[in-house]
Amino acid sequence: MASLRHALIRSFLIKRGPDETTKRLLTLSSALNSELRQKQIDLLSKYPGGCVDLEKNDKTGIAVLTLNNPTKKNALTGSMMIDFEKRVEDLESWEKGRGVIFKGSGNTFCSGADLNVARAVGEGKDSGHPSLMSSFMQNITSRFFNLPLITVALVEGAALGGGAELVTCCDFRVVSSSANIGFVQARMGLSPGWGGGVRLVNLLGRLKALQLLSSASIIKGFEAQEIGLADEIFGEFDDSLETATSFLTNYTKFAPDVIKAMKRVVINASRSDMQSVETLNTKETQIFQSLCGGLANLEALNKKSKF
Ligand SMILES: CC[C@@H](C(=O)O)C(=O)SCCNC(=O)CCNC(=O)[C@H](O)C(C)(C)COP(=O)(O)OP(=O)(O)OC[C@H]1O[C@@H](n2cnc3c(N)ncnc32)[C@H](O)[C@@H]1OP(=O)(O)O
Repeated sequence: MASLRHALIRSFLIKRGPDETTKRLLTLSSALNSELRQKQIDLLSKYPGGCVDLEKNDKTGIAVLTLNNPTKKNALTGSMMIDFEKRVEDLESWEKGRGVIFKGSGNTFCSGADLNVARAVGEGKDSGHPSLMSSFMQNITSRFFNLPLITVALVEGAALGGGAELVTCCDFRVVSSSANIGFVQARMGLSPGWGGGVRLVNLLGRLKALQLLSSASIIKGFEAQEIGLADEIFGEFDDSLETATSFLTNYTKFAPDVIKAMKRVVINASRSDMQSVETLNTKETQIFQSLCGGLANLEALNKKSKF
């Protein structure tokens, strides 16, 4: 995909004046983007099930975003990925918003990609399906990460594979002591492909990220807190939503404009990081595409292992 893009761009650069070139490059880039988007939607909409719900409270400025696929421990189907994008779009323009709690239904966060989707995407390796799903999910999770709102992941039960990657796209993490967080991609013959590898290194540093990814170990709340992956822990008798709301309220006391300005200050200060994140994500997708649908991945899917 990238090499085709470069070849086309190079052909446009030849024998054209700078203004004409810029205009044509913009047109070309937008045509390529809409073609890519159509391919992503065509692929993901083939795998329906579950939904992503958004409840916004204009009075408090706090929204609750819920992954809702309880019979599969909130595994993400293709249509849920599309739904997720719509909810993020809604949050991007929420005037009265201050903060978001990101959670799963039924006391569990997310068991990763729906294994049926993971299999179908792997089997479509030759048509570039791993890269289509990866770039779609990286785009949404980056947009969520850069919302002008304070975001908290409420993590209980399982946060595995892609589910663990979603945990990293929030500003903060409030985690149950009994939660199971695992970047289990290696056990699946995969590497992270939803932007979670880049965010994990930024969050924990190179060494701890490498330890988590290469061991594929599953950690509980207190261990997550020890390494900096959890900001607050709650116990089995605590009301999880109440705990997350009370945590978030520490950061959402002021007017929406003020809160948004603070988040923008932080985003702006890391702008140089953000530009490189796009390039790094593209590389993450290439690495993911190289493993997805490979022997180790297909073997893991056939074993239907439970973690
Ligand atoms: C491409 C992205 C890739 C990545 O980057 O890593 C992925 O995310 S691949 C997916 C990685 N995740 C998994 O492989 C999770 C596998 N599931 C489990 O380990 C366990 O189910 C659990 C999440 C630890 C929960 O265990 P438990 O509480 O004992 O419940 P059950 O196992 O009985 O699960 C209930 C029900 O849910 C189905 N399920 C669970 N996860 C998925 C999933 N990711 N996709 C599809 N279905 C899932 C499970 O099969 C059970 O179904 P039934 O047997 O029909 O009741």
